[in-house]
Amino acid sequence: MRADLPFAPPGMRIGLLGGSFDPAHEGHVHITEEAMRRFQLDQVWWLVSPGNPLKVHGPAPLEQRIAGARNLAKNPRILVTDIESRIGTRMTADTIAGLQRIYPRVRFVWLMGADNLVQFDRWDRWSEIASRVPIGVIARPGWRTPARFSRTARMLWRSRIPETRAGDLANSVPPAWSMINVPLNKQSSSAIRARAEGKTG
Ligand SMILES: Nc1ncnc2c1ncn2[C@@H]1O[C@H](COP(=O)(O)OP(=O)(O)OP(=O)(O)O)[C@@H](O)[C@H]1O
Ligand SMILES: O=C(O)c1ccc[n+]([C@@H]2O[C@H](COP(=O)([O-])O)[C@@H](O)[C@H]2O)c1
Repeated sequence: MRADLPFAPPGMRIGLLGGSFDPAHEGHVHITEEAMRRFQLDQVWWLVSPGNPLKVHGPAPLEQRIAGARNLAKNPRILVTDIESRIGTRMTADTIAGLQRIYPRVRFVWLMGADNLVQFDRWDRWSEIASRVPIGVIARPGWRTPARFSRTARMLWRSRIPETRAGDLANSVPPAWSMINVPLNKQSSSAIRARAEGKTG
């Protein structure tokens, strides 16, 4: 086990929230805490990504985004990590495969907001991702209905775990996914960036 990677004991249920976190905000904390409770996770790792493969414009420097995320994530069960840049992966399918190799006995769950479920079928090897890990989707303002009727939801409808059984997700054999309704939080990094640009521009 590499000394520069986080420790995780066998059997632990760990949610992975990948994102640019450019910057991190209260919405991230909120969905993380809801996901931990509803999906019965022991920890959530914020995977601060080197850059979303689908986005044209690069984010702020990784160190700056990590520092901002650590400043906000005070819950000891949230771990902020640049593990993708450490293990040299950019595509989520590679990240998950890499983590499963390094931590063969950890139960990982991929977490994402409902907006990401809508574009999930455009991700690289998305069906491999769905066959590797259970997926927990968290409601986001304006995205609940599009997510429910998304192509991904249709393709994976047989594997859906009802919200009432969301606590079983981490122990389910993939493909398995569940979408939870939570008190909605309107924060978004793009809105924060737009406000900051408005002030300086
Ligand atoms: N307010 C929120 N409600 C629900 N999910 C959220 C919210 N904010 C972020 N997420 C989810 O957290 C993950 C990481 O988000 P990301 O770092 O891209 O922030 P963002 O606010 O979505 O950024 P941007 O506005 O630039 O798209 C994504 O899966 C995203 O869907
Ligand atoms: O692997 C892909 O093809 C892929 C395409 C789009 C987004 N992702 C991942 O989705 C997460 C959210 O991305 P973002 O930029 O919306 O914060 C982050 O971990 C990205 O690496 C992954």
